[in-house]
Amino acid sequence: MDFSYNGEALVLSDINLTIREHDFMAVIGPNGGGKSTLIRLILGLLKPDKGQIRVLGEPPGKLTQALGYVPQNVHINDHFPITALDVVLMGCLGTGRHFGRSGLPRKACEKKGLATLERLGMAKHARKKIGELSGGQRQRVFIARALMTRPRLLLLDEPTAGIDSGGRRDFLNLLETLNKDVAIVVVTHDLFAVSGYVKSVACVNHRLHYHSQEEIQGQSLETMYDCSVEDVCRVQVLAQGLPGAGLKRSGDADGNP
Ligand SMILES: Nc1ncnc2c1ncn2[C@@H]1O[C@H](COP(=O)(O)OP(=O)(O)OP(=O)(O)O)[C@@H](O)[C@H]1O
Repeated sequence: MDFSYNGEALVLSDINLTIREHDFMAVIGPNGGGKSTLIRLILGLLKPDKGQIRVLGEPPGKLTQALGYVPQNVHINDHFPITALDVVLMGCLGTGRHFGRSGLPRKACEKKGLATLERLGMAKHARKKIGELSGGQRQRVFIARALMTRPRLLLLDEPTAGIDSGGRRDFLNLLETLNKDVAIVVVTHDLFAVSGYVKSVACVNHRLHYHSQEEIQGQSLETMYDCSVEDVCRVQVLAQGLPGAGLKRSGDADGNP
């Protein structure tokens, strides 16, 4: 698949990617490399210039309930009078006699919303205003909203960005638990934080290099890449295509991109 905005330079070129059931994939790459664009294409918000995307065999956008999405930087005014449960119930919203796309009456939807918050360890915060919650707690609420349609694939764009390092591990443990029921794709700049959790890695820098579960099994990505993802790794690995191929640690003059 190829993609450009408004027919200008290709943002994504020659992309070939399969996301399998129960996969837990990290999408990494430099700023502007096309990670969020790839997610928007999978969601059907953008259309490829060339090639095609299928979600469970259907064009993206047809099976909206099969995909759960938490975008990057969800900004909410701290004074906005909406509770965590209200946010989760948006996952049911739509039109008609019943409460939204779920086809459930409102009471049943509330029950399901509370059960989903419980699953994410957030039931006790259900009636709290969203502005009262920490970054990690909000992120769990947004994930609960995305899970309301029982998606087969959960797409998370930079979910750990607003979470402190202590909370990050709990959050990733939670994703690991959710991954038993749903495939997860997580866009991240924090490869080493997620490296103990993910089953595959897609490096996106206009092109895509995929590393399968077999390829990353049994050794940490840090050993494979032998560099910091924030500086040398993300540029050089993407350029060279293979982890560990002649890379130097950051600070080494030869290793700089
Ligand atoms: N709506 C848009 N219209 C035109 N160009 C866009 C649009 N959105 C993104 N771009 C461009 O497409 C390229 C890829 O952007 P994208 O946001 O997908 O990258 P990214 O890898 O997610 O970056 P980051 O890590 O900074 O979030 C960038 O050059 C960006 O400027």
